[in-house]
Amino acid sequence: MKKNILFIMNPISGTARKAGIPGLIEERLDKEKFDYSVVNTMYAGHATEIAKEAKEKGTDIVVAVGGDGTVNEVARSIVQSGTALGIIPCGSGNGLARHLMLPMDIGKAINLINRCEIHSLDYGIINDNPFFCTCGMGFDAFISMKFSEAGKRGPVTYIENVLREGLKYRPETYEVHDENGTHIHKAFLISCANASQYGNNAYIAPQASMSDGLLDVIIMEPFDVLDAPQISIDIFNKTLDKNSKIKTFRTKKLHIRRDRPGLIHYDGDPTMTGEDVDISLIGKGIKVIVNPCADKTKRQPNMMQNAFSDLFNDLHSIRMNLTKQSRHIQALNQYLLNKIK
Ligand SMILES: Nc1ncnc2c1ncn2[C@@H]1O[C@H](COP(=O)(O)OP(=O)(O)OP(=O)(O)O)[C@@H](O)[C@H]1O
Repeated sequence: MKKNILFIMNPISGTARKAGIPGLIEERLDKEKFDYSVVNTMYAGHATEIAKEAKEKGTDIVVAVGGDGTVNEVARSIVQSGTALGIIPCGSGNGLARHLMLPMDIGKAINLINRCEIHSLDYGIINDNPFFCTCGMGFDAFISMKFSEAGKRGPVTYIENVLREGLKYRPETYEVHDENGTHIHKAFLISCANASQYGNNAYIAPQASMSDGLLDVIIMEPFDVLDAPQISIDIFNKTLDKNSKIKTFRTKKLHIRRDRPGLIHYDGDPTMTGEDVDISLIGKGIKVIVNPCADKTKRQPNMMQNAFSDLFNDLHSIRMNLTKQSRHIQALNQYLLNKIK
C-alpha cells in the first residue's frame, strides 16, 4: 500500500527561493510508493497546526521543508505517534539535518525520502517546549533572541550577531541539580544537546547521540578574549568537550535554578521563563527518516568557522601588536633610565 506524505514548506526559512521545490518533488518523489501533497505555511506556528491535523488523519510522513524552527514546529505535533518526520533542509542553520547527515541538496534529500528508512529517535523537553537539536540558556539563548530580532535570515546574520555580542556578554550563576547532586556554576552558557550541533556545523556537543537516551549537558565557564580563539576552534573541530573551560556530563533530566527570570531557547527559538528550568529527555519518542549511508567522519566545518577564525586572528594580531609596542616602550624606558643614570 502507498504511504501518504505531506510536505509543509516554510516560504521564509533560509535565504534560498522555494518556488522550484514543488516541481522538484513532483519530478523526484517515487509515486509508486507515495501519494503526496504540499502546503505552504502562512505564519509562525502554522506548521504545528498543519502537522497536528495531518497526524490526526493518520498521515504516514510529514516533511518539514525549512530550517530548525520549521522542523521543531512540525516535529512537536507528531511526537509519540505513528507519523514520521522527514526533513528537506532549507534553513539557515539546519542543525538537525546536518547532525543526521541528510543531504543539503534538495533533490538528494527527496531521493532519501524515497528510501524511507525510519528510526525512532530521542527528543528533549525544556519547560514544556519540545526540542530536537539543542536547548539552552545564557549566551546561546541571547544570540537566538538577537537573531530573531534581526529579522533577516541566513548564516551571515548569525555570524555577525555572535561576533558583535559575544565578547561583551556577562556570565550568570546557575544552580544545577541532576542525578548526581547539586552544583553551583558561574557560566557563560548552559546548553543541553540531543543532537551534536547548533547548525552550520558548529558543534556544541560533538559526541551527542539521538539514540542514547541521554542529553549531553555543556557548561561553558566564563572565559576572556585570550581563551576565545581556542574555544571557537574547538566548536568547529568537534573537540569542545576537551576544552578546560567546558564542563560536560550526560543525564536524562536536570533542573536549573538561576537568580532571576531570563531567556531560554529551544532549537534556536528564544522565550522568557522564570527562575526554574526543567529539562528532560524522552527516549525514542519520535520517528524520523534518516540517512542509512551517513558517515559521521565526513562532518565538515564551514564558513562560520572561517569567520570566527578571522575575528580571533585579528584579535590575536592586535594583542601581538600591543605586546610588541609595550616591549618597545619598555625598551625605550630602559634606554632613558640608562641615560639618566
Ligand atoms: N509563512 C510564514 N511567515 C512568517 N514566519 C513563518 C512562516 N512560516 C514559518 N514561519 C516562522 O519562520 C521561522 C524560521 O523558520 P526556520 O527556522 O525554518 O528557518 P531558519 O531560521 O532560516 O533556519 P534555521 O532554524 O535552520 O536556522 C520559524 O520559527 C517559523 O515559526
